[in-house]
Amino acid sequence: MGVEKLTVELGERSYQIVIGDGLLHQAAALLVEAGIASTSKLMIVTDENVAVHYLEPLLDVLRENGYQAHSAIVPAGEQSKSLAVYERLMTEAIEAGLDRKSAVLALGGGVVGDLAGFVAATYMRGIDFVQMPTTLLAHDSSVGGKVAINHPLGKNLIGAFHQPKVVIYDTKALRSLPKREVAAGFAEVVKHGLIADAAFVDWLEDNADLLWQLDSELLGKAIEKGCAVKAAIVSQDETEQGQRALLNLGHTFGHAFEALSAYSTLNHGEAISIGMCLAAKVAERIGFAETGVYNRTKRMLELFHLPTAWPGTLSPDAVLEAMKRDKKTVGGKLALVLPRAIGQVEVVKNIEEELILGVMREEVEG
Ligand SMILES: NC(=O)c1ccc[n+]([C@@H]2O[C@H](COP(=O)([O-])OP(=O)(O)OC[C@H]3O[C@@H](n4cnc5c(N)ncnc54)[C@H](O)[C@@H]3O)[C@@H](O)[C@H]2O)c1
Ligand SMILES: O=C(O)C(=O)C[C@@H](O)[C@H](O)[C@H](O)COP(=O)(O)O
Ligand SMILES: [Zn+2]
Repeated sequence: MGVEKLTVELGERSYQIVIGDGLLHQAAALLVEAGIASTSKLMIVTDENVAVHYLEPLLDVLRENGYQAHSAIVPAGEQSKSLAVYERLMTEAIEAGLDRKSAVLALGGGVVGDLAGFVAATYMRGIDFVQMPTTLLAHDSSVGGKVAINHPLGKNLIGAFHQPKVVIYDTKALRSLPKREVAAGFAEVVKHGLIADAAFVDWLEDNADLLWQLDSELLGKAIEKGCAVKAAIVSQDETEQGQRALLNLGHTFGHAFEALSAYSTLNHGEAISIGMCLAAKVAERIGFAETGVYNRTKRMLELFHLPTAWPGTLSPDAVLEAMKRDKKTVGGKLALVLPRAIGQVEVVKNIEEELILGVMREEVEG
């Protein structure tokens, strides 16, 4: 695969998503193109797993091109999206002498991207930010400017909209990704099909085996398509006044699972995989979706080795309470993104809580 470029159209804040194998070595040139000159002091935020593979090669490229960079390494995992880690990064930014012309580079998966992006959004009221995704899931998280940390009571409850200046996606990094994280990434790839493109879902199904083996040509196509679906929606509705909420398919359930398990048992992709199945089940139960949508959704996710069954010990009542803290809830009324058909979803309000509870209780009983 060559280098592919997509644009997120947002007027003067438009930016490119550059996707290619081995792109890390072009990072300095891509920063210059995005308006981040070597006079800007950088803070690279990464996690301990990603640092082992990619931090030194990135530092070498940056140094060779005259950039000065401070590296901040956080523990791997969702628990780093916390106020404590955020505060530590702020302290590092101040001590490293970052100023208003500085930029934060997020080198990692969605955890690093969301966390580093929130640091960039709030440091000195906002400085430049670059996404360098290293997971498959981050084809979603690196695009669109939602940046956030978690609260023990709810996922991404402390955050901002802060768009990156450029997304530099070196797909070579995916070769060191553990298979569990590959699966998690496919949850968001499948989601992009389920919300916007039935033909893409067919294509994913036909090519699942090769995609799972990370065939670079096919994986590149899946990433481009996922990014294109997301970029189109974000360009229309940057701050989620309407249709951006469609990107939340499965997330009201999924985020509740993540928060109730203290961000430690299920990863995000696994949680939303189960959530997308529940959304399909609710949609069929209220007669919103045609029969068969649930079975197809479940089959697609299982093809990519994702969980689809109720997460162990969680109580449906506790899940429902946690779901009400979702950002789409207004005036205490839940809003769920539900499929009408494969490739077509809508936001649905006023679903009886008892019905949602009933579906969840059936799942617990298996
Ligand atoms: N902002 C958004 O629009 C958006 C969209 C989707 C998800 N998210 C957020 O993204 C987060 C999940 O992101 P994620 O799944 O990338 O998780 P992650 O960042 O925790 O990465 C998953 C694991 O893979 C490791 N890793 C990352 N890249 C690697 C590589 N190339 N080689 C080896 N190991 C590597 C990490 O250290 C970590 O252990 C969640 O917090 C979710 O809420 C945000
Ligand atoms: O970008 C969006 O909009 C999304 O909903 C993408 C989701 O995959 C992502 O998990 C996002 O962080 C969820 O946002 P939230 O507003 O529900 O926290
Ligand atoms: Zn998500």
